[in-house]
Amino acid sequence: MDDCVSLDDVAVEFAEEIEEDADSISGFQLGLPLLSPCLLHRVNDLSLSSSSFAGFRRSFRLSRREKKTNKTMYECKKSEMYDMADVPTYEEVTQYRRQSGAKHRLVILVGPAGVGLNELKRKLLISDPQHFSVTIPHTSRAKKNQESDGVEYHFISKHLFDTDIHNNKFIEYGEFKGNYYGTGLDSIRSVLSKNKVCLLDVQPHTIKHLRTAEFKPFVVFVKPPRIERLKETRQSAKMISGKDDKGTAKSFTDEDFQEMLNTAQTLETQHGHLFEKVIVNDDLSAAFSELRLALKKVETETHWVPVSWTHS
Ligand SMILES: Nc1ncnc2c1ncn2[C@@H]1O[C@H](COP(=O)(O)OP(=O)(O)OP(=O)(O)O)[C@@H](O)[C@H]1O
Repeated sequence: MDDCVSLDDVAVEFAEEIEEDADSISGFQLGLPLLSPCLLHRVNDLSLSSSSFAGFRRSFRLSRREKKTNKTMYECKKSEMYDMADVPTYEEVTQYRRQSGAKHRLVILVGPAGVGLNELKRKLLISDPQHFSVTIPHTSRAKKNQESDGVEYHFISKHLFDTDIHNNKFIEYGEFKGNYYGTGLDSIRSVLSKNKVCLLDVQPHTIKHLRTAEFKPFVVFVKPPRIERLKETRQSAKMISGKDDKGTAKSFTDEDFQEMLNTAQTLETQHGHLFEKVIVNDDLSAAFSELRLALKKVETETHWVPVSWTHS
């Protein structure tokens, strides 16, 4: 149930942004551990129906507002799948090189809250907006005056949202104050079909559903440095999820750093077999350069992927 607790935490944060944020947008990432050059690769072999999972989207937080309030009414959807243990097995891998003009691999970024996923994503988008992009989430809430359909969100009716959930069209979704928010598989497809690299951040449980020949996810785990370096580097950093009494974004506390480190350890233990690249976000520029280089290599060099991804 630890995972569910974690989901709730992020869900509350997400919900806070959703409700108040007129300019929230999506983002994401992908990945699978740069497969080691052995023929058999350890993977999570649980093939769960996507209909059995639900969540909410971290990706919604790409642009975030300055203000936040504490709301606890958000209910993250839970399902039995979160309680099922991962069963790492082996899978056959083969060498793969993306052909010129072929769709890019989906890039999935995962990491503990506050580690810097959005910062890295933002830097990628700014560095090359023609090359990198993020998904546009769906919502069943009413469109606000200043919003446009297909820009901030895809606005759809609750009935259609329900139908789409039923038809497994969302990789993650959640409900807040009677409105749904979610990221559709088609939103990923839309980015990839424009020959752009789609950056997605999802809960680690979702990765297994995206490990298909179609998406060929490249999963990057962003890890915090040791606590001394967190304290040094995050002196002026602000927690997106926290606000003080005056509504100002909170600075990180030692407890926040410790929680980040604990979560990182848990994520690595439970999902490390799915991470293709691990980046320690110590110095931000260095982490960004490392990420950029890794993505460049995935686009241009031969590497290992599950053989099943090359059959279709
Ligand atoms: N390497 C770094 N050095 C200094 N500050 C950093 C670094 N990486 C991120 N930050 C800062 O830490 C704060 C949290 O980063 P960010 O919002 O990107 O984290 P996140 O992983 O998206 O977290 P959350 O899940 O809470 O949204 C921001 O103020 C960001 O500018």
